[in-house]
Amino acid sequence: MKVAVLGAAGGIGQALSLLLKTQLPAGSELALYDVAPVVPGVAVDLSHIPTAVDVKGYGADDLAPALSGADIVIIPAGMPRKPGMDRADLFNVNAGIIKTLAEGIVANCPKALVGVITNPVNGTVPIVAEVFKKAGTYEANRVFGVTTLDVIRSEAFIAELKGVNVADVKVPVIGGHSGTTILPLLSQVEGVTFSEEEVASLTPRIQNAGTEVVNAKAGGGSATLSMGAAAARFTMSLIKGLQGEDVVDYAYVAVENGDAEYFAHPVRLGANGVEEILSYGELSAFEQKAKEDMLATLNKDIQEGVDFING
Ligand SMILES: NC(=O)c1ccc[n+]([C@@H]2O[C@H](COP(=O)([O-])OP(=O)(O)OC[C@H]3O[C@@H](n4cnc5c(N)ncnc54)[C@H](O)[C@@H]3O)[C@@H](O)[C@H]2O)c1
Ligand SMILES: O=C(O)C[C@H](O)C(=O)O
Repeated sequence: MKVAVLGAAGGIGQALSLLLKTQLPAGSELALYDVAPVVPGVAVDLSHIPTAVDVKGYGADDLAPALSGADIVIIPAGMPRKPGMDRADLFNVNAGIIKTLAEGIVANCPKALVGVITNPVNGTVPIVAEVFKKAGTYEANRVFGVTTLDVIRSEAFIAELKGVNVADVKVPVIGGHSGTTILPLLSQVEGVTFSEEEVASLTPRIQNAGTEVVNAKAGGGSATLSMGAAAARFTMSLIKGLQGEDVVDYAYVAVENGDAEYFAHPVRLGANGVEEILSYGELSAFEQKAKEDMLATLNKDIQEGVDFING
């Protein structure tokens, strides 16, 4: 198994790479690519951890060897937010980075499963898909926007609020990954109930959790450690799927005849990525309205990504 992390020297990239070094199956190869000159050092540092995962660092000019033969590519490359910015404000800088990296995937590992972390996820995932379509290598089941951070935050906040064991909390989160497009389905959380007031305050807390971190870091970036943990969890789900295990996780994926062209759903993972897009089930009246209200924003974000390649 070869996993490539693009943007591996960054805040998320380093946290994710550390977790993958300790969690990937024995015999795996971990390829760390970044344009920052520190990346070979990150690889040397990680290589001193005694696990049977071979780590190699690749600098700016070595995208091709970093990607060659990769089964999974995870992309946290690009600029994070500062206080006062929306994720959409990152589009102009990050869209070009994602396009270049997607072209590298086309050329070097067109069958890889690709997980996009770079914001704005609502628009960067369509960019990857459109680059693949243009090259004739697109398979919708292989491209994912990583929304796991919304899921793990929901688990943490609910466990804290309700005083229950966080290991028992499972929370479906659908939609996209920004503001009101993040929709936790609190009505479906088993073992706990929420008052109307709790739903009305917990839903925006989850939706604005990224901003909570951005403001707390006061100009020093956005979530990196929790995102590293989220990305490692999602990568391990992809790996289990590739290894033939039956695994269901949440991700922002292309959906035919869905709410939008891309929408976070529960998905059954397997040897080819998405094996089945599962229904998110019945929504409460609150969730149904929140879903309808988010669609204009989500569709605009998606179109911006599509137009960046085709416009
Ligand atoms: N999906 C999510 O839930 C989620 C959560 C947190 C952050 N993010 C996003 O992830 C991205 C990275 O965040 P971060 O905190 O790690 O930022 P960071 O600045 O710490 O790291 C980004 C890294 O990307 C590298 N990079 C830039 N251009 C590159 C290129 N062309 N090829 C390879 N590497 C390149 C930089 O050198 C840097 O090392 C941001 O866009 C952020 O908004 C997404
Ligand atoms: O909020 C951000 O800009 C980063 C990330 O998308 C998050 O949810 O923490």
